Amino acid sequence: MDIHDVSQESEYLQLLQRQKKTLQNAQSRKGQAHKPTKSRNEIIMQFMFHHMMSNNRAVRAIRSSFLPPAYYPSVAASSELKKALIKDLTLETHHRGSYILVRAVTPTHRMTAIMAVVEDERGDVFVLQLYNQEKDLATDGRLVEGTVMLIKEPYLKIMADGNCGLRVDHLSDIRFIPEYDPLVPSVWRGRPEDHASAMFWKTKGNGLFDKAAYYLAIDCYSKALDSSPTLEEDITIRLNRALTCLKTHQFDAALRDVELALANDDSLEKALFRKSQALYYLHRFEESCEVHKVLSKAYPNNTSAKSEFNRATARLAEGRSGKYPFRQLQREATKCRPPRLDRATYIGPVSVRSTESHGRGLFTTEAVRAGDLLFCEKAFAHAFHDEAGDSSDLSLLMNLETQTMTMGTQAELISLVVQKLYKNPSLMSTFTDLYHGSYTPVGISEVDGITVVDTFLVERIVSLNCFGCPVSSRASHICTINSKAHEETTDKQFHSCGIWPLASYINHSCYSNVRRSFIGDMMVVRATRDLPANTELTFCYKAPLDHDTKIKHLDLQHWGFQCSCAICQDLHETGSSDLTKRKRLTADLAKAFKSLSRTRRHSAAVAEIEGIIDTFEKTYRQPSLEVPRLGIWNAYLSLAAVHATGSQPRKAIEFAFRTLESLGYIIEGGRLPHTSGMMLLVRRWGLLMDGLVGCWMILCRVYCDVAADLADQAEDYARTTYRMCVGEDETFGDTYSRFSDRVDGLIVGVK
Ligand SMILES: C[S@@+](CC[C@H](N)C(=O)[O-])C[C@H]1O[C@@H](n2cnc3c(N)ncnc32)[C@H](O)[C@@H]1O
Repeated sequence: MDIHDVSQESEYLQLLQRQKKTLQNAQSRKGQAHKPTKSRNEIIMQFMFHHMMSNNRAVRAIRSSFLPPAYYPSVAASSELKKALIKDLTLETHHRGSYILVRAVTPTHRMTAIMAVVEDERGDVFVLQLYNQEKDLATDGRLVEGTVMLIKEPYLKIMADGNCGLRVDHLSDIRFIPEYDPLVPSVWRGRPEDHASAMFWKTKGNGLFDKAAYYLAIDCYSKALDSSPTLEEDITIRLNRALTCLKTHQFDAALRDVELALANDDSLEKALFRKSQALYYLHRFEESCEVHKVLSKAYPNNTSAKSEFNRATARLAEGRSGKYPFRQLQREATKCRPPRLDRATYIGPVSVRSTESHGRGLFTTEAVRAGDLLFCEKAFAHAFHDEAGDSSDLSLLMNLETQTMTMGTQAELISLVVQKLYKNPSLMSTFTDLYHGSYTPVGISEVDGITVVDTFLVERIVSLNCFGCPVSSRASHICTINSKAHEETTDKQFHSCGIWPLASYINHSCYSNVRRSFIGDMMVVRATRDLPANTELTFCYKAPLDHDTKIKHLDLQHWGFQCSCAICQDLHETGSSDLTKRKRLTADLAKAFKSLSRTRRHSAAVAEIEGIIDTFEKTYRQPSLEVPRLGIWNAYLSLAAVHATGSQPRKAIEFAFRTLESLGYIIEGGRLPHTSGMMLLVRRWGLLMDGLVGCWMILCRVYCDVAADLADQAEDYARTTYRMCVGEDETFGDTYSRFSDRVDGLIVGVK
């Protein structure tokens, strides 16, 4: 949704075809023995050369990431697997039932994957490609020359450059083996420290912690715990490991350690503090506050705990009330890079239920008014691309099985989700319960005490549920309004993207009844109409079509359904001669508006536009109340602006009303002549467009001159419409003013 889909763009289609061919060629060699064409030294030299060249390249090309055909992670326990050597591996094969032990013989090189040349005990070498790993893996000491790795059920692949390599997509398929582990073959083993004491390992762990080599420190603390510590030592080591787990975002593991420490002494200050933090980062704010209560009672002078307590209390309050300091959120979204806000999710009057025909959906649990907040959700994961920066963090993600190609940060989003779940299995179901089409999950979540995350399941879920997003919908709204007024579409493509689980339950309709907007990584969902209780919520996955002579269905193939909303049904039933006519009239309107801005014969040009609109109207068979007229609403809006500028209040009001009515609104009161005391009332809300804020502001300004008592009401409607589009209205006054030099009220130069 709103991501940059390039699946139909010819240059990328060519690339996709080439890649398909490479894959077919590779697969035709499936099962063949690998006959090395290069010596060990040549492979290493070639790798080092690429490494050096790509580091030196000043301008980096956009990276591409090709997903191989989906395969399951290994679900076998290591003890069930047989050891193999590189020479035993065959091409394009997942060696089920085997594992190999390898050792890095080069530094790492990070492209889409983290790569290094590895050798086995015989000295045979291959390039190893590790996908979905944290970027830090290459820099924090975990993978350096000499690191030993165990690869479960290895996958030998012919890579894009024709060379062979070991590809690992699932995090649990590879283990980094500390040098002291008995698995490490004696020829690779360093100084034996097998019989060192718990305190030796703890001190070693502390040294690594100080160097920010957190994962290596965790290995040492684990080794310390296995080295018969005293009870007192055990507690200290667990507390140290918990702190290190917090640093690496392994909150579940941190909780486990502090719980064990607290089992011995339930008033340990550090244990309580770390517990409150782990719970905070797992967004379990209520439990975090409960721990803080105990902590503050026992240790009233702990100032860090006090400020953390305040933070957790603020999260709990906003999560319960939906009251956020929105202006501050906007400021944070503008300043923080990446724009990830430290905020809680608020879930208002909505719940997930089964629908009759399209799986689960999100419903209102009580009646709500247009503009009401339904929920405000913190992203489960968010991958950011700064449009103002360079494009080094963009990548082309190609899925040859689903034939989809996207440009942006989806590949990064997949890695972020995989890592988050791998580290925090307690969050697994929140994500894996989301819609995943026909993909059958592997069904096993843990092997050898290690979490199993199926990368290809994550990819499917991301591809069906991720949302493209701007840094803030306010900035994107201003941008839309500043672009040519009569060219607004709702089709937006963003390079940043994220997963918002609750929002993922909302099904599609072009004639939507809610709007999603973004403030950093918070998604705000508000009703765009008055909705009774038990109404299914819908928003657009893709912008509705209004006229096209060839396509009669909005392309939702990716999601496997066709939209059956009133707009799509009407489009389907509209004859092609009317569609052709609409296309021509749209071009005529664009031309006529252009000449209006240049001509002195103003009224003749306006009359011509009105004539075109009249003809356009006749191509619609259904009343606008039932089917919004997407082809003409913005032409009406432009005419309202023209008449407001030309001091023709009656006409300006008339065309503003027609704008709203063409989108399905029913408005009462407000037309001229105005009788004092008559209210302006939206009896029924229609389809929301960003331009409608300006429409209400035009009315507000015109009423100031001819029906002053209606001006405030029109401005209130502008504010509500702004709130729906932008997510909040605290910044309305910074963005729109009835005293603006622009007739639609947008403040000139606002950013
Ligand atoms: C993001 S999920 C929405 C939640 C989903 N219905 C569920 O059960 O989890 C997208 C999937 O919902 C279904 N869907 C969404 N909107 C639909 C619609 N208007 N008509 C039919 N199916 C729809 C499609 O299967 C689509 O691939």
